[in-house]
Amino acid sequence: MEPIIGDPIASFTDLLLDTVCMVDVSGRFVFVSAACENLFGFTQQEMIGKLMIDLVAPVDRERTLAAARNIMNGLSHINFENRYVRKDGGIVHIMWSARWSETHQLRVAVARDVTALKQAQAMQAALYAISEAAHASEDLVDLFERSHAIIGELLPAACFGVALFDASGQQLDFAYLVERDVPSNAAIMRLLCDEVLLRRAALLLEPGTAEVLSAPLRAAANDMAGSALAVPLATPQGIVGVIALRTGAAGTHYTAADRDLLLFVADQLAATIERKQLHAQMRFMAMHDELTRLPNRRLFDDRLDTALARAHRQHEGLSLLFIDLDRFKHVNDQYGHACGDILLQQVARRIASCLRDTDTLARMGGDEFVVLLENISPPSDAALVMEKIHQALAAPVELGEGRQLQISVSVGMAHYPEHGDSRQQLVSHADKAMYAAKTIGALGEPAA
Ligand SMILES: Nc1nc2c(ncn2[C@@H]2O[C@H](COP(=O)(O)OP(=O)(O)OP(=O)(O)O)[C@@H](O)[C@H]2O)c(=O)[nH]1
Repeated sequence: MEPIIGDPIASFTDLLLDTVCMVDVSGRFVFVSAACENLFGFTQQEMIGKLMIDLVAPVDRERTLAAARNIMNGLSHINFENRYVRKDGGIVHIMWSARWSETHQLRVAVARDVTALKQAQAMQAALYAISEAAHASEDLVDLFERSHAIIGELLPAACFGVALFDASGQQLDFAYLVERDVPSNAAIMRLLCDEVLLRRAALLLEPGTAEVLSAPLRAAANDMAGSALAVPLATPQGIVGVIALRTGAAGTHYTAADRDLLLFVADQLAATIERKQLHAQMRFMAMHDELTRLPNRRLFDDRLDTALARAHRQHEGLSLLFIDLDRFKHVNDQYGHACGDILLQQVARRIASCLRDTDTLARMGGDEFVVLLENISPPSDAALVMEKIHQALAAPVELGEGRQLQISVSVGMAHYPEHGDSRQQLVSHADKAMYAAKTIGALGEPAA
């Protein structure tokens, strides 16, 4: 066989920024120029004799083999793109120009690293896709599902989790966690998120990493197949959560470039999360009472209208209980408004403890509460609930600093269909019944 490439030419090819590769009919590298080390991470000596296809990223193998067959059939191929797995496990995007040398029975190809270009394109596409997802998604879980699909196109994401602060704002909880083809290991993901929160910076984790880690995270990292990557979801107002990813398979690893890409996507996502959370909070505030966090009059009206329509359709009964604290003004006057607030919160909690999940307790304003009991046989069952509420409120209420207060409430009931079939009729009936009960109570008889 003729020499593949003469010595002077070989030394020139070593000056090229692109990599020259030659592959024989069996698919093995027989020559690579010096630039291969930058591109693949392997030295020339390490690459010679390796099967080309073994270095190609698994997802691109089939079309790479098809392109190789075309070249061997005499079709020269320019601008073919595929991905290789580097020696360090990172992915490199390569653009090829190749043809078949009949004389040497070799595929001769020039490879150019287009990873940076691909990354810029991917960032652009991801930015667009995430902003589309932000508009299209109904809620945060939907947004995270779409984000998983978008990020999964850019990086290995067999395991993908988004942890957000819980209601107390003190700790992270997974709002979304999907583990595909990896042994379930939510513990690593959780440790990873906590570590990122502590550092307030991204973390790239591999078995045997040199990072200084907590003992449980180090142990988890050493048992882990593949690598993991987690970045904070940061907004100008602070961190709202953490995104964590795992490759799943041994041999595939994230790189610093992957980390930068995820940080970029995380910025877009964090801004969207913040906007959605603010929106949800505003929606909640529009429908709930700030002090007790119970539904307000607006939400109650809506629930009652829906319940009435359902009761009418299904020939069921429903009841309303109007509850008003007795002499509440006196509590404010004597103990102060802050104590009055505590009392209202405690009353709300105690009434709620007497109800089923399907019932609605709302604060209508001031010291007035209302309960909607659905699917009930009025009036006897409603009277039982009313009795339960009286009992729940019978024990003195703790107002702090050792102050205890004995309270009472006046309750008025209205039943559908007996007292009307519209919201207005039922509310008016219950309100009047409550005032009647209060008058009796004020005259010294038991209220209600
Ligand atoms: N602490 C506190 N007080 C409130 C709040 N909303 C309304 N109030 C007060 O609740 C009191 C309601 O007074 P009234 O409607 O006369 O009720 P009451 O003193 O219980 O009188 P009766 O119902 O006749 O027994 C007023 O003093 C309001 O200022 C609140 O959110 N917190």
